[in-house]
Amino acid sequence: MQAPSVVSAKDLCLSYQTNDGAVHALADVNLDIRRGEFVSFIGPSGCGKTTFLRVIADLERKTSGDIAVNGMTPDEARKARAYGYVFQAPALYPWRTIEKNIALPLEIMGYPKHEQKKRIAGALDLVELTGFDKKFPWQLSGGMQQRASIARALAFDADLLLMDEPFGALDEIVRDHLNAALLKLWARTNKTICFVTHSIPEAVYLSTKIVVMSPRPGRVTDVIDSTLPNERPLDIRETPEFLEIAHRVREGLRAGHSYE
Ligand SMILES: Nc1ncnc2c1ncn2[C@@H]1O[C@H](COP(=O)(O)OP(=O)(O)OP(=O)(O)O)[C@@H](O)[C@H]1O
Repeated sequence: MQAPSVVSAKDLCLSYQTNDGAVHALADVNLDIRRGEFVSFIGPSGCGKTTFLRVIADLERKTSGDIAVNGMTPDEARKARAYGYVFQAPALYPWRTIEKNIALPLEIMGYPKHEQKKRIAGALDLVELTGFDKKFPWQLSGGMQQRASIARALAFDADLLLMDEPFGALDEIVRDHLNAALLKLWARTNKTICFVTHSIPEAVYLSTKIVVMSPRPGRVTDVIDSTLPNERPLDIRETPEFLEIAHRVREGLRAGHSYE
């Protein structure tokens, strides 16, 4: 039996109205994301990856077509607190400590104090920021701030995690570590993850499904179901199977560019 649908887009279009006319950010996107999938979105700058995540999160409204999140409208899903969102840049409140930043959504949801503390400690451990809970964001490096904002989305523990290039600004060693940690978390929790990246190896390493997009207008040019096992040590990236999928993603990206 197929897992239930978490995100379902049918002929989804979104145009931004600007002074220079309409920008067609998404054109006829058809996509079905099921519970427990790890879906990466990859494509050149401006192909609509962020816009697609923002439509799921009800931060942008579709122009036409349909989009359902957990079988609801994005507005209903947002009110039901369907997702955690990690933005490209860490969006932390400068007047709150790291601990208090992570606590904010938990406070809003009414978690008791001891449960908040447990979740904050677990999330900080996962992103290797244990001991930094009493620091303010400006006392941390950019990479550490981004890890703190990931911890905030993890502590919230929504079934759907929307991550917009969360590791883009981090060095490769930290990125490797967080990739492996994220996979472990995903396997343990059966979360559904939508993950935007510019990195082909990162997309292939993490995903059960890779969505290749192309710009002007933003559309889906290929959807690749991964043949890799769910258990993935980092050195799986040197296997022929991994390289074959990476090759297909690269070809998809090239094809998307060729009409320009
Ligand atoms: N608020 C807005 N108003 C007008 N145009 C916008 C707005 N937001 C995005 N766009 C345009 O829509 C298109 C898609 O943008 P989007 O940010 O979704 O792309 P992206 O694939 O996430 O890019 P990147 O990889 O650089 O983050 C781009 O042409 C962008 O300039």
